[in-house]
Amino acid sequence: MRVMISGGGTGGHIYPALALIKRLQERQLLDAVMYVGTPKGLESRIVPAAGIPFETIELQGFRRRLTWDNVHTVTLFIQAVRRAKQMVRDFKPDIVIGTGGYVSSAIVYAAARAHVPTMIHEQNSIAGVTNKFLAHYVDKILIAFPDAAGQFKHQQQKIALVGNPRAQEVAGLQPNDRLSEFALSPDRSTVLVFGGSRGAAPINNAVIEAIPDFAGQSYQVLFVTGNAHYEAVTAKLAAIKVPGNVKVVPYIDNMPAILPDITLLVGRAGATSIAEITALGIPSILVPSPYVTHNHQTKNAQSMASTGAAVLLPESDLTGKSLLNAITVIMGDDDRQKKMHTATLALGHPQASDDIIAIMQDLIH
Ligand SMILES: CC(=O)N[C@H]1[C@@H](OP(=O)(O)OP(=O)(O)OC[C@H]2O[C@@H](n3ccc(=O)[nH]c3=O)[C@H](O)[C@@H]2O)O[C@H](CO)[C@@H](O)[C@@H]1O
Repeated sequence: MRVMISGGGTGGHIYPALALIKRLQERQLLDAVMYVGTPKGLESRIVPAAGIPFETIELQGFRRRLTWDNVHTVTLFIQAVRRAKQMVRDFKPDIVIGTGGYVSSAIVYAAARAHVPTMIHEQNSIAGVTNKFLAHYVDKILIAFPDAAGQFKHQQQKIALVGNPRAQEVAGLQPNDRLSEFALSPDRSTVLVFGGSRGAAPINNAVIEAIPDFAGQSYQVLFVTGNAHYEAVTAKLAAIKVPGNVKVVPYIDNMPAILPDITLLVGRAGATSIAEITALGIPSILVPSPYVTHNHQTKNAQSMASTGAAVLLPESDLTGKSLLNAITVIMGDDDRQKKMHTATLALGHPQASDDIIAIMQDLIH
């Protein structure tokens, strides 16, 4: 099939799209693909690096408040839809899929208006603005959390609960020795810390504070700062002796390669990260971002914490000390790790991509 796909702004919208493409390729169902993003979004770096054909459209997001900038946004949107219509006419997709972020709005809207089958994937339990808008026009709304259904009140007949394609990409991956690429030991238990795809200063600051106390611990720490924060973090670390069991990096390009080797993950509670954690059963300490729409990460983290799958550490309680304490408690308790592993796995959707592909085939035929 010929697939046009669009999602961007943050990794949480991009990686599910790439994971779905990968599964279509594995199953030899993909004749051609075009990924549509903005020239400046994270997708403009990640998608071409993954070897996927990438085209751009200029767009910007709506502000939730009424501002003059929204007038400019509307003008850009109208121009973008015009370009998107031409892209659809030229590429002749069998189906167009949006995975969230304002970038997906123009192409999915244009395709729906041209009567090309369309669907959107909503990774969160609280839907983004773009998906709420597109829900009126698409044929199918794919969701990853059951409570997301309530966000699309007038489109219940379009909804299918499928999980997140990134879950299928990582499900069943076995531990390997890839940690040695980061000068870490494959034989030691490992804590991975990252604040979503863009990094998070509050998490970084807590880790910096805790770093001297990681010395002498039986575990090792892989600390991912986020590209934009790397310089600031290394500047602060210049004054601290970083112990040998701590490795600091800006970003990890191939996260699925190392996730099976992780004993404990410390991070935000973005939906795609959660899909990965639950597909592999990785115990986690989640510090949900309080700065996202309707506090949806707290909701994500609460649903994990309520079954014992994860520990929720609110950002308001986050310090070097509280972080170290939470890590030490779990890393020192094998039994707790096993219980968290089982509870986490129970929340996974390891067939997400195949379920989506079945819906795509249905829509096309
Ligand atoms: C601040 C913000 O708006 N966050 C949203 C964004 O999060 P964000 O983009 O941070 O998304 P997630 O936490 O859901 O996913 C992050 C993705 O980036 C990958 N990764 C991360 C770090 C790294 O070094 N390498 C790497 O590959 C992770 O493995 C994962 O696949 O989209 C999510 C999914 O819609 C939402 O739930 C989040 O609330």
